[in-house]
Amino acid sequence: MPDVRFEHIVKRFGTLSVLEDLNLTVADGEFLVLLGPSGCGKTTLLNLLAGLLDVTGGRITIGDRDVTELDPSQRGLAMVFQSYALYPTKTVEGNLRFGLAAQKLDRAEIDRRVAWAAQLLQLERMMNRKPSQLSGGQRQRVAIGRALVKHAGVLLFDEPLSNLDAKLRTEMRLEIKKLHQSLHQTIVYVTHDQIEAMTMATRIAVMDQGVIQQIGTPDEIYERPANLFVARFIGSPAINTFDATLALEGERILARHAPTGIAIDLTRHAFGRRPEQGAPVVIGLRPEHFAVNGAVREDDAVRLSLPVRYSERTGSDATAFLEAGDQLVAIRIEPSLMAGLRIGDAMNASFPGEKLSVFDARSGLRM
Ligand SMILES: Nc1ncnc2c1ncn2[C@@H]1O[C@H](COP(=O)(O)OP(=O)(O)OP(=O)(O)O)[C@@H](O)[C@H]1O
Repeated sequence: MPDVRFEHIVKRFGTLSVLEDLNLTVADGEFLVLLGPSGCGKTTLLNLLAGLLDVTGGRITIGDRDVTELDPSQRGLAMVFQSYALYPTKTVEGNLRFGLAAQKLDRAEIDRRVAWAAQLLQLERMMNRKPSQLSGGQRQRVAIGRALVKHAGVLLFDEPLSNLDAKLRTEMRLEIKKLHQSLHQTIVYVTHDQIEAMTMATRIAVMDQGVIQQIGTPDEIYERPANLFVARFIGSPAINTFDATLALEGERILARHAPTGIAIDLTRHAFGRRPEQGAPVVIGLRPEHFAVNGAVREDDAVRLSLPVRYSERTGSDATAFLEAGDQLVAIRIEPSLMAGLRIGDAMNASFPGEKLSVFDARSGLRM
């Protein structure tokens, strides 16, 4: 399978600049998810690759071919759209076969590919139905099948699951992931849904305002966010962030949170460059890395005792929200602890130093 390279890509719509000097390589066989909020430019980037939009500047290559000026049909790609884009008057089989006739394949080869996709996506029992006689998930499977039968080097997905209900989305996530694991196709997948990105991607490129903020494995993005935007965009409940000030006291480095007086011990934190006295920082603490009550560890970097404001349970998870000055701290707890929580009572919690993130408050960058 070929790799995909975007080199110094610029895209403007009239005076609106959407992408300026964007560089990105999608490795051979990789499942790369472009993740970001609405309007950040991810669909624009995908459409540039597909050839549905022209670049204003820069170059796109697929394998060793420069495809920047090629028609979509010549690029060796297949695309699955959010809207499915099936032909309403054709049957499932007709939809699967349609693009292949144009590729001038012989009949036996078309039969073989259609049968393969139908089996892979469990469409065999509905080959004679029209799209209007299918559920949303079945339609999406036909759309994926139609892309797969092309045997394209690179598969593109543009928010393919956003029209499905929650249960079906979960099922389709798994199916697409299994498909990638068995076919090893190079996939570029656009979504604003962090769960889709975290569960399917081999690497995620997080975008904001036309700029790739970080690119890495789901674990890297989650555990070591490169900046505050990425830290806050990924994770639910969201990461807790504390504004604090660095205090260098002899060998010790502390971050003080003024509203509560909490002192966070950063002495063992691996700073990229020497921390300065009085520097404003933001400390990031993910809700699930706290230990509470009897499990609190004395040598953790953060120890706090704060009143419970409220708690909520979402199925297998429970979250307690503690009051820290004018903000709340979300802490994931065992659901069995919910029963013993009383509003206003103090909860003891601690947080290990190796799990916390420190950001420069001025630049937002990880320190
Ligand atoms: N054809 C167009 N003409 C003018 N502006 C456009 C055009 N297409 C997109 N834009 C603008 O470019 C920016 C990026 O749009 P894009 O569709 O790439 O975002 P996105 O990250 O995919 O968002 P969404 O998830 O909402 O689709 C937006 O500000 C959008 O309004």
